Amino acid sequence: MNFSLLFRHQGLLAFVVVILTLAMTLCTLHGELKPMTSIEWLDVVGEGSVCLLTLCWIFAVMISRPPGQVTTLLVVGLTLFSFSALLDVIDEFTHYSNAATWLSLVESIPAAVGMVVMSFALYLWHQEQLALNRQLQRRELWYRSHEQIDVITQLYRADYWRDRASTLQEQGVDASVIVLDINDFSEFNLRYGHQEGDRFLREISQLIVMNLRAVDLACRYAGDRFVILLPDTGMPEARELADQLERSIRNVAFKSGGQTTAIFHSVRSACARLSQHSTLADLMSGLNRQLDETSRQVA
Ligand SMILES: Nc1nc2c(ncn2[C@@H]2O[C@H](COP(=O)(O)OP(=O)(O)OP(=O)(O)O)[C@@H](O)[C@H]2O)c(=O)[nH]1
Repeated sequence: MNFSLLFRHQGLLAFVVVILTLAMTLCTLHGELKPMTSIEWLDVVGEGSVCLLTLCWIFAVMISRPPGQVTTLLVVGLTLFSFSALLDVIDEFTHYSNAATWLSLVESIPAAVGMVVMSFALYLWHQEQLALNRQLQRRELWYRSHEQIDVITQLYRADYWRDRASTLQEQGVDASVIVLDINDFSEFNLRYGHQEGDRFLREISQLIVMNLRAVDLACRYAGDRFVILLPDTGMPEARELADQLERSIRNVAFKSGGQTTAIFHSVRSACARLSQHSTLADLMSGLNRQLDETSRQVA
C-alpha cells in the first residue's frame, strides 16, 4: 500500500480529528455513564462497526485520491456521517440529562447532511471519471486489468501486448509493430538518479500515447524499451510514426530536480510487420537486432 497521498491531506486530516474530538467532548460533557448491565452489546457491535468502517473509508479516500474538490467533499461528507455514527456508539454507553436531550435529538442531522454532500461528491466523481476514461482510452483499449499495468509508466506490460498481438495474428489483421529504446539510459540514471529516470520514463510514456491513434496500443516492453501495436497499418505509415515519435522525444526539454537547464535525450526505433507466419518471439528478436544495429551505427 502506498501512503504518500495521505500527507497531502493535512487540512482534511485536521478536520476529521476536530470533528471526532468534538463528538467525544460533547458526550463527555453532557452524558453520564450507564451501568454495565443496561448496555446493549449487540447494538454496540453494530453501531461500532458502522463508525469504524466509515473511518476506514475516509482513510481509503485519503490514500487513493489527490487533493481536490471531489476528495474534500467525500471526506467532509464521510466525516459528518462518522460524527453521527460516533455519537450513536457513545449513546450506548451514556445517557443524557434532561438539559442535554437535544444532543440525542440532533445526532442524526450531521449524517443526513453528510449523505447529501457525499451524493454531490459522487456526482462530481462521475464527471471526473468520464474525463479520465477519455484520456485513458488509448492505454486501456480493450478492457481494464490492473495487474497488467506497469506501475511506473501506467502503460500495459509486455504480456498484455503479446495477448493483443496474437489475437490480431489469429484474426488475420494487417498490423505493424514499433519498438522504441531509450539511448544510454543507464548513463541517464547514473547522472540524474534512478528517481529522475523513472520520471523520464513516465513522461516519455505520456508523449508516446499522445502521438497514437485511439486504436493503437503502447506498452512498456522491458526496462527502457517500449512496444507499440498498430492495427491496420502498413510499414511506411509505421516508419513515419516511429520518426515522429523519435522527433517528439528528442525535443522534450526535461528538467531534473529544481534545475532550469533542459536535458534533451534521444530514443531509437525499429519497425516490423506483424506477420501471421512468424512467432512473436521471432518478431521481437528481429526488432531487437535492428535496434542493436542502429546502436552500433551511431557509436
Ligand atoms: N530509472 C529506471 N531505470 C530503469 C528501469 N528499468 C530499467 N532501468 C535501467 O535502464 C538501463 C538499461 O540499460 P541498457 O539496456 O544497457 O540500455 P542503455 O544504457 O540505454 O544502453 P543502449 O540501449 O545501448 O543505448 C539500466 O541501467 C537499468 O537499470 C526503471 O524502471 N527505472
